[in-house]
Amino acid sequence: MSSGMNWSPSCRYAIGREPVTVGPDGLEESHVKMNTSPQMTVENLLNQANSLDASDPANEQEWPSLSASGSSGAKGRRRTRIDLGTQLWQRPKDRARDSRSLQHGTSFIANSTSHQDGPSLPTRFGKKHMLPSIRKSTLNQTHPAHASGNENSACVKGLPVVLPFDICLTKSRNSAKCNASLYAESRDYHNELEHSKEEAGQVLRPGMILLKNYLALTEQVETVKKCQELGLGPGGFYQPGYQDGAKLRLQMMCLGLNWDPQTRKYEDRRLIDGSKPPGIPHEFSLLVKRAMTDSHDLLKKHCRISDAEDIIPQMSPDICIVNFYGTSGRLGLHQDRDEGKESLHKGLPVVSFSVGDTAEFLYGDQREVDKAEKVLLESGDVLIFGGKARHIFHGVLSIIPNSAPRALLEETNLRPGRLNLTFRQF
Ligand SMILES: O=C(O)CCC(=O)C(=O)O
Ligand SMILES: [Fe+2]
Repeated sequence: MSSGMNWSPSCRYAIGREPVTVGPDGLEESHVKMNTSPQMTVENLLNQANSLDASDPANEQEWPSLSASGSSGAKGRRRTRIDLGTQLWQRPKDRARDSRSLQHGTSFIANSTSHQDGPSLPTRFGKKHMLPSIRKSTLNQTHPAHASGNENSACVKGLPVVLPFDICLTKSRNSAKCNASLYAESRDYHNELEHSKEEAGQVLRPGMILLKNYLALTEQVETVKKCQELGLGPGGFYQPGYQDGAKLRLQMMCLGLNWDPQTRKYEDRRLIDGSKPPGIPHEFSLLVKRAMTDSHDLLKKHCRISDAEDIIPQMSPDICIVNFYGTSGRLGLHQDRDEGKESLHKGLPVVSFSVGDTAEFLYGDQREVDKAEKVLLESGDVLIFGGKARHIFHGVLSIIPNSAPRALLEETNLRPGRLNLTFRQF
């Protein structure tokens, strides 16, 4: 990746190449047979699902989904599925699209941007405060019950209800009490850091900026809480799948407009249940605005670029994809190229917030893992890629377990894993 680029080694936090493979997502599955009477209610189903053995590594961070009948779980596969023996993915036939739509993150045709020489900045890191987190099983699934106005008023009749997925674990009252003081301590510590640390912005390549430890702990906490709240409502988190039944190894929620991995289109409503995605909360938009301003200031200050907006055009987000990765989550190399023509043409940036466990993030000019650069995205990091980097291939190779800030976990009870928000302008 470095060929043709004029980087100072210190301007990147690239770990270099490794012989790693990001295979097709969501193919590792196993089955759990569920008791499925016609009277099965959403609550019963949740109870059954929650009774799966949390200590069983097979269930850890896997997202059971109610599968269409007859799908088989090969031996040794890892994803737990709840087999209702019922057709669930009642996607309208007219939605069926070409096979490329099945391959988000795995088989896009390269539309590479060329390498350009770019500005470089010294790498500076703030201190980290990472401590182990807890592990537990996670569950969510769609339910074939027809949506009634009561269950999800945003849903369209005749489509399945998607049961809520909670990105946070249930808190005990005692732990909440001691969490409060821990949080306060940590907040003071973080504020001190805010004052003492130097600017930790890095230009990874032209149009691609990493703002290390950018979101304050309080902002990370608020981000988790807001995503938890929205994620439990209509249009909330679900495990998206491809036409062939394979699942992405993450939970997704869209804000503003719904993006569907099968059609690769943004639309008003979600295909699987007809729900309307929530809007982008104002506080998120303010954070994006601040990150944009700071990245422009960074470019001006360190790179003597008079018009930073030529490098990273200004944007105002109206759509956002929120992903939650369990510790076995990942996302294949792909380009974000389903936004509006003008937005893509102008190179309006994607602004990405990371919260929770650290991700090994890959990026490069081709959809080839062994040619990609790798950078760690830690809790609070903001990554911006626009301009010449707008069409960069990128993906998540792995999530590093137990790497989230302890204070964040104490305050939010975020599940083991990573929350990522990518803001875009359609
Ligand atoms: O999780 C990340 O850092 C990347 C997410 C992403 O690329 C996407 O949602 O398109
Ligand atoms: Fe992406």
